[in-house]
Amino acid sequence: MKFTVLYGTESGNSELIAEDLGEKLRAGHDDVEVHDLQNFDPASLTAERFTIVVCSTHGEGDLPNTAIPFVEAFDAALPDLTGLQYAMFGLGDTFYEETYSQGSEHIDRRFTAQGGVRVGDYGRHDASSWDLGSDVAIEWIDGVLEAASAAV
Ligand SMILES: Cc1cc2nc3c(=O)[nH]c(=O)nc-3n(C[C@H](O)[C@H](O)[C@H](O)COP(=O)(O)O)c2cc1C
Repeated sequence: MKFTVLYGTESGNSELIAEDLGEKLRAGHDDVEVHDLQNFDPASLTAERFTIVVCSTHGEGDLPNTAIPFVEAFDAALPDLTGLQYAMFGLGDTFYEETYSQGSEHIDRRFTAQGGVRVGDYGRHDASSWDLGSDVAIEWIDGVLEAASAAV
């Protein structure tokens, strides 16, 4: 399986988690790419690569800075994501209550609307918890990979 890990961030937490996920995946897979969403063309999304999105929440349930150009380009291009399998890991803080972890969901809704299929549980990290984001994500990805191989 080939993997693309994409991250949207404002203060670097999602980048750290994405890099740690990339390192874990590289231990068992040859072809693993990690990209900042602001440098990634939505037209490059392909069903040939399992896609993992790690994205935080800013403003009031909004996208973080580096995800904004990606989403604008996505909305302009509306790529056909039929056959794309993807997983989502959202960062947020339960302090913000009703907007908790909503940033990643802007991307999740778009991927689903364009035909992508989310695999495994929707991962979340709460900045108000004592858990390290990478620890939560590394545990979460195991379940995603099991679900992905069962789906093949
Ligand atoms: C100004 C500001 C606004 C935020 N707004 C929200 C929010 O609306 N909902 C939420 O769940 N988290 C919110 N957060 C928390 C961040 O999503 C959380 O700290 C996350 O770990 C940041 O990840 P990043 O460094 O990848 O951007 C906010 C953080 C800041 C600094």
